[in-house]
Amino acid sequence: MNKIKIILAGPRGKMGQEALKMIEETQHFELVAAVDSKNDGLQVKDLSGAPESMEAPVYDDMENCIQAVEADVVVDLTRPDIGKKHLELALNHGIRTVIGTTGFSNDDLKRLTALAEEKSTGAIIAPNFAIGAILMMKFAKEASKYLPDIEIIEKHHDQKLDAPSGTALKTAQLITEVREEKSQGHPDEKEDLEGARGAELEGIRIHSVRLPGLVAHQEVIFGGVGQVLTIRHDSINRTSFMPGVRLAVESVMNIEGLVYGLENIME
Ligand SMILES: NC(=O)C1=CN([C@@H]2O[C@H](COP(=O)(O)OP(=O)(O)OC[C@H]3O[C@@H](n4cnc5c(N)ncnc54)[C@H](O)[C@@H]3O)[C@@H](O)[C@H]2O)C=CC1
Ligand SMILES: O=C(O)C1=N[C@H](C(=O)O)C[C@H](O)C1
Repeated sequence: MNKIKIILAGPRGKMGQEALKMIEETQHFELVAAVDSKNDGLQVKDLSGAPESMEAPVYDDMENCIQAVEADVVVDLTRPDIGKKHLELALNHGIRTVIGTTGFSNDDLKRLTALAEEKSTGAIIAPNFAIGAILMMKFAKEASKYLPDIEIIEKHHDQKLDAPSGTALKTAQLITEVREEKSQGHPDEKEDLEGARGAELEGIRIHSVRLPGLVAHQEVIFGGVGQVLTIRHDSINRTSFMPGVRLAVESVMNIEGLVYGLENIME
């Protein structure tokens, strides 16, 4: 079996370091290069937190990297502005891409879906790779048919750049596929302090907490008459995401066009 040749963007990041270990441990994966914001010309093994055995060049520019190495899949675990740029570049070169980076708007998704189709190239954007989080979203979508008054509380570490989280947005979007738009709370409610009621997506309130000590956590709370249902998921460390990253890399080899959400490739 041929190994899947991977370019990893963001190798020094919290997710990037876990992904390097996962790639090293997966026999049918091969890291052919990494793209970092600096360290052009070094080897991956020279980067802090990287496995000592990883012999692959580091580039500080995705375009240069794609020109220089032969790769099957780009995996991006960077930051919102960079992730979008990398996906666009990879698609323009016809290279399959797995994006874990969050912060994509609906307009970004529409534009990139069209580009993936135009280039007949596979791409997966997965706002959450943890299997438990995918199940949380699936159960929340189902519960919303019966308990349509919903608020989401997502809690993350305080280094996170985007709010609300990609997972919270995806959860709300999945719920809106089966729930009519509705306004929640008292019709005359008013915020005495701006933001007190959180963000709103088609009537669903989303609250973002950022604190040191947290990793990635979400509660979807459903209120009914005389009862409250809470569906909760916690990633207590970033190894929770790695089976999903592995599955996405394997799956993107066999798809055409852009898939948004790991639930679409899990069976
Ligand atoms: N889909 C999922 O399951 C998960 C997604 N994430 C997302 O993944 C992204 C990364 O998260 P973390 O690792 O926690 O962040 P981090 O801040 O620890 O790592 C980001 C890395 O990207 C690098 N970077 C910045 N600009 C770059 C460029 N131009 N080229 C290459 N690398 C560049 C930074 O140097 C840093 O090492 C975030 O968007 C986060 O929301 C995080 C956890 C799980
Ligand atoms: O930044 C993070 O850490 C995470 N980001 C993703 C998101 O925005 O949902 C996935 C997970 O929650 C961790």
